[in-house]
Amino acid sequence: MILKINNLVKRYNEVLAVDNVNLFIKEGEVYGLLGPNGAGKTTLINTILGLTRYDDGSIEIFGKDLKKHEYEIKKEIGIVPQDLAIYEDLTAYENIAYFGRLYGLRGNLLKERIEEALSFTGLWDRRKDLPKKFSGGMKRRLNIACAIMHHPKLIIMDEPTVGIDPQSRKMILESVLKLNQMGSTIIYTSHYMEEVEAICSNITIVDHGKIIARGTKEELKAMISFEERLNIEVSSVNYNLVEGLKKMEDVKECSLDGKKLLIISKKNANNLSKIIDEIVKMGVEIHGVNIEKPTLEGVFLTLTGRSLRD
Ligand SMILES: Nc1ncnc2c1ncn2[C@@H]1O[C@H](COP(=O)(O)OP(=O)(O)OP(=O)(O)O)[C@@H](O)[C@H]1O
Repeated sequence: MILKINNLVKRYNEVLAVDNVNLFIKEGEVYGLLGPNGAGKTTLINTILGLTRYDDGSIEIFGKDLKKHEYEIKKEIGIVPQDLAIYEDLTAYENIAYFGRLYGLRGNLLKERIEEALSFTGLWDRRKDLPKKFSGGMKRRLNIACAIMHHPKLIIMDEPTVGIDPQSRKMILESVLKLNQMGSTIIYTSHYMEEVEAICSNITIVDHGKIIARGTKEELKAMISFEERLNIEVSSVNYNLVEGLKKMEDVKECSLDGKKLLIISKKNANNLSKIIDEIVKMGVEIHGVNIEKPTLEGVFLTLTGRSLRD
């Protein structure tokens, strides 16, 4: 285990920001912490980094107690904070160099690692520029370059794609997977379920400081009972078609929206081909079929009754 958190509690006066959290993360994972704004993700991360004191529980990182071995542990962690941690009056190169020196790198190794981090984040051509000339996405990438240049064993990224352009977002997500392939374990927090779904092997969903679900994305989705929903666009519709479909085995509901049929079947009905046969039999052409799949957003909605982005 690279991280073991037992019964962690953190209060801010009357706000219970971390409520008895247990979290175990294995080496080699891209681990997702998913939850809406205010769920407690940043507080949890700040306690892992020793930046916020906690009230109860224990944290072990790399098999060592955080309180007893804070300095050694922190040397092996790279943090990409939610609020940018870069200096506006230093160039991109100098920013990375500054962090490298903090991690004890000097001479040729320092130079090598700065160049590597600049290339890795696609900032080599902008190395002599000040971050104030950068877009939000480039600043985020520089933030990442500063966090990874010492080859940390564990990289923690706190909402690294908030408010940036799609191209930088894509680059950041790809770089997370590359860093993982190069040997780092990653903890990735986000309130964007699509991102967590795309890159994380295991996911914990947090809400109001509590863990409400955890597992692989498949396990999480299997938790929600999800009916099969089909949207079928047809050439024409008539009363007999809708009534005929309603009478089919396993079909719970059939309704019409213009020339679109919405058909809800029981879980695991697997009756797509039968439905299509029935429509064709009625002499109606099919122009499109869309099958709605369960999502992590749906899992959150089912568990809490709220949307992730409320
Ligand atoms: N320094 C603080 N003092 C008082 N309350 C705080 C402090 N920091 C966070 N909180 C509260 O603790 C709870 C958890 O906040 P936290 O920032 O950890 O959530 P989050 O999931 O990271 O959300 P976001 O993505 O918006 O940062 C919230 O209710 C927040 O208002």
